[in-house]
Amino acid sequence: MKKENPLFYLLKKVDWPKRLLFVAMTLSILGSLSGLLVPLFTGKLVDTFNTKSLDLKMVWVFLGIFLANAILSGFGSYLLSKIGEKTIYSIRAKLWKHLIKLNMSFFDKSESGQLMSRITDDTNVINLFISEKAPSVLPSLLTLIGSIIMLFILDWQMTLITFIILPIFIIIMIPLGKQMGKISKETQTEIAKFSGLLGRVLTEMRLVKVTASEENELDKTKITLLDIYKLGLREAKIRAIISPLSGIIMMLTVAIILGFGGIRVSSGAITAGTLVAMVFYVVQLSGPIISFSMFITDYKKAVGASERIYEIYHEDVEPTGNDDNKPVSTNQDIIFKNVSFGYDKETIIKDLSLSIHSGEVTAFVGPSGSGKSTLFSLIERLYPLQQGEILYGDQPINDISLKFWRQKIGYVMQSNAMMSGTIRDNLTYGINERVSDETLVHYTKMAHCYDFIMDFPQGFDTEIGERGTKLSGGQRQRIDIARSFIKNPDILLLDEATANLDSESEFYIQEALNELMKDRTTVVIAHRLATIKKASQIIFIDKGVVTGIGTHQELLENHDKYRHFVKTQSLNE
Ligand SMILES: Nc1ncnc2c1ncn2[C@@H]1O[C@H](COP(=O)(O)OP(=O)(O)OP(=O)(O)O)[C@@H](O)[C@H]1O
Repeated sequence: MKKENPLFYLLKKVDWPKRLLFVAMTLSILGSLSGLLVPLFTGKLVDTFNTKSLDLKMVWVFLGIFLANAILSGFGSYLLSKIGEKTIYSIRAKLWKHLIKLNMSFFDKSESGQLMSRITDDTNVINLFISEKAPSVLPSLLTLIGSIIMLFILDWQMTLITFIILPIFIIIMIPLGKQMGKISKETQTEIAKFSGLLGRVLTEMRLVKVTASEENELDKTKITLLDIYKLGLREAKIRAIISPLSGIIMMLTVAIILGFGGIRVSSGAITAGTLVAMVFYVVQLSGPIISFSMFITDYKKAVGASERIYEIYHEDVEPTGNDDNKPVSTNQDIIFKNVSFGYDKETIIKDLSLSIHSGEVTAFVGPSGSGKSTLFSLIERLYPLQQGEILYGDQPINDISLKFWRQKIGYVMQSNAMMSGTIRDNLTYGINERVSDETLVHYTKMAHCYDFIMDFPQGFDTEIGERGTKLSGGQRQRIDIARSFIKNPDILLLDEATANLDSESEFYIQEALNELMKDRTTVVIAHRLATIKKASQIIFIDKGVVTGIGTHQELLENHDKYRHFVKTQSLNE
């Protein structure tokens, strides 16, 4: 099967402003046609000069055509560029809309820096083609064909001689153009790689610093930067051939036309005005010829850049379910029925069945890597199951609108994910209604973060830096808890922090969490004995399999691994 052209695929996705396109095309065509008259009238003007009887009317017509050409071409090219800009806007917006809805597994395998490069650098290359190069195709083509026709009409013998040189130019340009296309594609890949490296380092700057890895990272980027530099040089070399070559060809053509033209004027075969008009046409031709010879390159560049965006478009988006589909009733148990799942080939969760009871606390415990966080991701529907199903009561969760389902769940993560912005932005992140200051005060007090927030001069409007770097771990955690209070979810997923906080912070966080868990279906990946003891059921997970379910006491009595786990993990009280 023939591979689909990725650039056309993207262009097909755009809603074209048909009327604007029609007007722009018409203006451009008229602009080009009036442009074709300019040399002709210049020639006529020269001839009338010669006869020393300057016809004023001719001068006015000439000026009129000149002006009309400038206005029509100007408007036409502006409108065509406007369409180009609209197109690229639409491509960017649609790409971002698609990207943000892709499956989590796509983001697991992609580097964020590389993705950013796709949205910015690659679309820039397409932008250049669509809003600058492509709009000039039609007027250039008309000028090209029109000028050649006019030249033939004026003096076909001389035109033939003049154009002998043209095929040579084209034969040289084609391989150069191909080479340029290849280099540009490689450059885009290297730039994406470079952005990937930058993204990786900039987001984990602390790790880079504390492991003193600056030099290593510099070495890695140096190689990529050098590659980009070398590719840039190769491109410059080709440009260095193309541009003087075009100049020489141009000069040669004009020289030929003037040489032969002089002879023909003196022999009386053509008038001086005709010669002037012909020189004019040849000069007018050079622009379109050069832009056509580069067009293939620009087109190839744009196709190359579209290829990677095309790949993103063919990644699966998250199945969102029916938007209106809400759970039939609330306060239901969450039931795993023979669930199997793996991120790739390896199965992580194996034929697992369990029930999380409504309104109670269920604790997941088990060795590191046994699949506890994975179960959270499955409840959040971040990954599709390979087998089995998860039910909410008797309704498969996949049947519920994804948006509604996720709104129902509060997830307090160990990493306490924060967005750069203010404390207020973070407290209300993901909450669609307006949250009043009274609500913020109420819940931040419940999460024991009100006091430290008020210690900042800007209070709720304090900027917290990228990913909350200006806050301490304990502070971030309490803001995360306050966010869950405000969200007021039916189901709470809580990944207890393993980090040791000072006992005061610890105490406040525990208090806040106890309050948050009250009367909610809570699933907790427990690292504290106190939490475990409070749970109405503890589920012991080992290598993706449930090996024990019961209360702390029951498991202590009849589950060896659990007993061993409690003893060796030296769980915090
Ligand atoms: N996004 C991912 N892509 C591929 N494999 C993953 C991904 N996340 C986790 N895994 C793998 O799945 C397995 C289970 O990981 P998971 O994070 O669920 O364990 P856990 O019980 O929560 O561990 P811990 O207590 O250490 O946090 C591990 O072997 C891990 O390597």
